[in-house]
Amino acid sequence: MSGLFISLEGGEGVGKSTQTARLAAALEARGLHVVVTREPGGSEGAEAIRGLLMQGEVTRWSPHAEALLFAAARADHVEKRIRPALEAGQWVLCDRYIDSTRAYQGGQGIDDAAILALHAFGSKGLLPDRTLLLSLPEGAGEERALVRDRGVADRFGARGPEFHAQVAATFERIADGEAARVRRVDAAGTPEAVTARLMDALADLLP
Ligand SMILES: Nc1ncnc2c1ncn2[C@@H]1O[C@H](COP(=O)(O)OP(=O)(O)OP(=O)(O)O)[C@@H](O)[C@H]1O
Ligand SMILES: Cc1cn([C@H]2C[C@H](O)[C@@H](COP(=O)(O)O)O2)c(=O)[nH]c1=O
Repeated sequence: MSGLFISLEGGEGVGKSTQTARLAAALEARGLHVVVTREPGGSEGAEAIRGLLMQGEVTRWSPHAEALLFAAARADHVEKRIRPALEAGQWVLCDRYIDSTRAYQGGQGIDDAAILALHAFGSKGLLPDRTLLLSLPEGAGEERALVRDRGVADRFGARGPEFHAQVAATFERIADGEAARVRRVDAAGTPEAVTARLMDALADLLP
């Protein structure tokens, strides 16, 4: 593969979607070919699974069923969209990826080793070349998301503050344990300032 695979991670509302689009524009301005995608979703099959995962009651799926659905969606996304783009030499910017499963499904009691085993089976263990972990002070991202969604949360946003604090703590643990891949980026301040920090966190990978 000759392209580079970058994931953006973090809790609810920290600005991943905003920054995925802004980062793509900044990289394209440097002459790179960029594919922007997201999880769950990003391919026809994975978008269909997204509908199942995002809608309905919080208890619609057990944590185990949820982990399997995310792994299945990712397998389709990797095979149909991510690998072909990387093989064509494109940069892939993905709004959430495997670390979200480790943080969100891990936060519901699914063992990290089991999540990674599912990923090894479904997606041949493909990991990003760089993961940009966006973070804000506790509660600030959820507040932004609430305003954006006019108070109507999806199955994940609807969970309580303890759940989201645990998600944030798991992201931090992943960043501590995988410092070569994961870079922490402060998501506070203007969108322009955050994009500049993200570009700094990619500086060593840029042609
Ligand atoms: N730097 C910023 N300053 C203020 N508001 C911002 C900033 N970046 C994004 N926002 C706003 O915050 C809200 C959440 O941003 P965005 O949708 O990009 O977050 P996200 O991390 O993708 O959320 P989710 O996890 O729910 O998908 C949006 O209304 C967006 O316009
Ligand atoms: C990839 C992935 C996502 N989630 C959760 C995290 C979010 O609450 C939603 C996706 O919503 P977004 O607005 O598109 O960010 O899904 C998860 O629990 N596990 C995962 O692997």
